[in-house]
Amino acid sequence: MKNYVEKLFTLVLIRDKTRVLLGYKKRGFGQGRWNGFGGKVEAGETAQEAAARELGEECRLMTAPDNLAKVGELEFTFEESDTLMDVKIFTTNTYTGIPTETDEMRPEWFPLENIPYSHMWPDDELWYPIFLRGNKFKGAFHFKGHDIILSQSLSEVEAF
Ligand SMILES: Cc1cc(-c2ccco2)c2oc(N)nc2c1
Repeated sequence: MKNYVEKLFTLVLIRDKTRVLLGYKKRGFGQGRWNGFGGKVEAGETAQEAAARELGEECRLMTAPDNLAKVGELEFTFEESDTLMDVKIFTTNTYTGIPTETDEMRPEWFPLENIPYSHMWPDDELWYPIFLRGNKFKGAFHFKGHDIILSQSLSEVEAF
């Protein structure tokens, strides 16, 4: 068992009755894939504050940190590194602004029956159904590279 270096990240997924808002990552980690909005939690900020900040930076939507509800927590590890990514996943239906393309992300609304899983991280098709049912979840995925999941655990939880 490796000694992992834990790094905190956030993801914000915004959905309405029929659609989910995703961003196409134009550069950096996860480039070329559709994902929620998020990034690193910086020193001195809470996960909710980081999530609200990244949502604004990546697609110009604004929300108060307290409006972000925790819906999931995922851990990602990799064969090739000692990094453990601890990703806290939030959602909100209280925000202002229009999803706007930035240097980082191109936002687009996808109908729930047409989520582009083949152009997303491979874990997503496993936990999105739980998220879209309105349930909370915890999971861990061990990757080989960025495309192969060697092992995984995923469970629904009552509360965080
Ligand atoms: C390995 C991995 C990382 C992330 C990530 C990077 C930043 C925030 O999350 C993922 O996001 C999703 N949906 N699957 C993911 C897999």
